[in-house]
Amino acid sequence: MKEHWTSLASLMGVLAFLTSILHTLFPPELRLVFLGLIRRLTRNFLSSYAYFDITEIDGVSTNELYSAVQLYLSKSAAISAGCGTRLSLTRPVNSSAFTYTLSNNDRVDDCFQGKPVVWEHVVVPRQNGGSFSWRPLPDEKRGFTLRIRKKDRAALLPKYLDHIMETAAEIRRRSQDRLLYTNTRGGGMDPRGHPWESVPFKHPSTFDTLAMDPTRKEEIMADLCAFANGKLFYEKAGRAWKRGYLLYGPPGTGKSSMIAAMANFLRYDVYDLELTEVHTNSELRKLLMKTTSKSIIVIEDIDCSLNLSNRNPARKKPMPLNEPPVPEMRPNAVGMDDALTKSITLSGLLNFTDGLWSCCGNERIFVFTTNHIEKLDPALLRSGRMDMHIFLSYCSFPALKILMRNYLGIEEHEFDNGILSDLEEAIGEAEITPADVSEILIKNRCLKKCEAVIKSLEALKCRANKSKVIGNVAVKTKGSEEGEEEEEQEKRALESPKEAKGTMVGCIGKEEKGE
Ligand SMILES: Nc1ncnc2c1ncn2[C@@H]1O[C@H](COP(=O)(O)OP(=O)(O)OP(=O)(O)O)[C@@H](O)[C@H]1O
Ligand SMILES: [Mg+2]
Repeated sequence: MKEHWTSLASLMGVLAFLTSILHTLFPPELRLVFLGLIRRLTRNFLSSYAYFDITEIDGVSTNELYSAVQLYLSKSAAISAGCGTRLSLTRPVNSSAFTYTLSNNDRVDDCFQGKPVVWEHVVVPRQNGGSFSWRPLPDEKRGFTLRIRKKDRAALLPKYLDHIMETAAEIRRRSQDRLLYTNTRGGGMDPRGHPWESVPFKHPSTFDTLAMDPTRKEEIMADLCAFANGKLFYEKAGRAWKRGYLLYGPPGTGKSSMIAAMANFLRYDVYDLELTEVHTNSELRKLLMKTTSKSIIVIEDIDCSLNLSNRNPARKKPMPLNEPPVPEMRPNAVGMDDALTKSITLSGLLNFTDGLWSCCGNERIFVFTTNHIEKLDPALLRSGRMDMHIFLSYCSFPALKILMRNYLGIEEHEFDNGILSDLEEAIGEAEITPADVSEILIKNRCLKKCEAVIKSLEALKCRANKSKVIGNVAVKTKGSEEGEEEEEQEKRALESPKEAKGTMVGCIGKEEKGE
């Protein structure tokens, strides 16, 4: 031990001697260069660590990796565990969340795939003079230094940096307000070349508040989760990473509310595509090309937006089997429809949801809604086009219980058994949409709970009686037409079994079709 101390003391002595020589022989500028050289030499050859500097400004442009590291470290386990590190608090523009960042010249440990790393936030005053820049530079030079063990270098890089970039992008997305985009100026662009206008998306609908059959709800949520986490699956399967949902049912059954719930669940932006504002397929293409990933592209009332039965006039001509198809006759050929009709067509739209252009942009969900599924072109309904068909219909009993919880704050166990069965009977007979039920409940929300339930039950019974009367009148007036109508219904049921499924809120996914 004594020997150890003696050798350390002699080493210190040598160092002190060298430093005094440095001080006497070299001017201060040269001394700094010399010391820097020594530091570098010891780092490069003697140390078992490798160091990487990530500066805030790379030449004249901002270094994306710097801000990614800053965000990543803000959520790193070490920081959130509050291990005594000093933190700076910031709130980025367009964000309602606060983020923590490592304070100047502080350091934090991290670990990736079991390998330890150390991050240091280095801030030094910027030396003026010398270099010239077109734009004003900050007074301080900021950067992160990453220290990893030399032996871990191959395993960590670039995987660790990719992980940081991905995590930072996710944090940024989660902390920023999501946006609702609309294309109100048709194919026109704003001064920055964007065809979309945006407002913050603040719709309060969630899957928790959505009134529908709980099992169906679970199915849809599971499907959305599988989609959002399915990057590898889609890559392996060679499919574009997108999914289509067709929501159909009478007005006021919650189609728009479900879209909002989906967006809130996945934290995606929403693009509300107003097809009537789009004049040509190329305009549509430009709009869709300018959508970002992690978004839901919505076309509401698709049966009213497009002449869907008239997909492509050229298709109506019977085509001789032995002749090769001429370009105009291929409904999905990109740009062909423009040449033909100079207007927007279903083919143009399907090129994006399904065709070659569907892979331009990742992780996108298409949602189409309609009140009249029977008016849609079979091309839109054929399997594989819209991955899931979701039927939203009159308010069912489970949906009523959800609405009562939302509006009156009454949980299921608080109901009297007798009242529960009365409510079940009344809602079954009333054939009333969730929107109408909501109206009844809103009116009674200020009453005492039991009073509110009784008043709502009365209103539902009243609606049930009205429905019965209307039903009887309809039966009488239809009279002789009944046979024909029944035949028609049977036909429709055969063509579109989903529609015939009845009054419960339901969905028909691929699984149900046995695919
Ligand atoms: N399933 C539901 N769950 C909860 N609230 C609902 C539901 N359906 C309707 N509502 C209520 O009714 C209102 C109208 O619903 P929504 O706009 O979602 O219906 P829609 O099916 O999109 O109608 P439309 O076909 O006319 O566009 C909503 O603001 C919501 O308050
Ligand atoms: Mg709607």
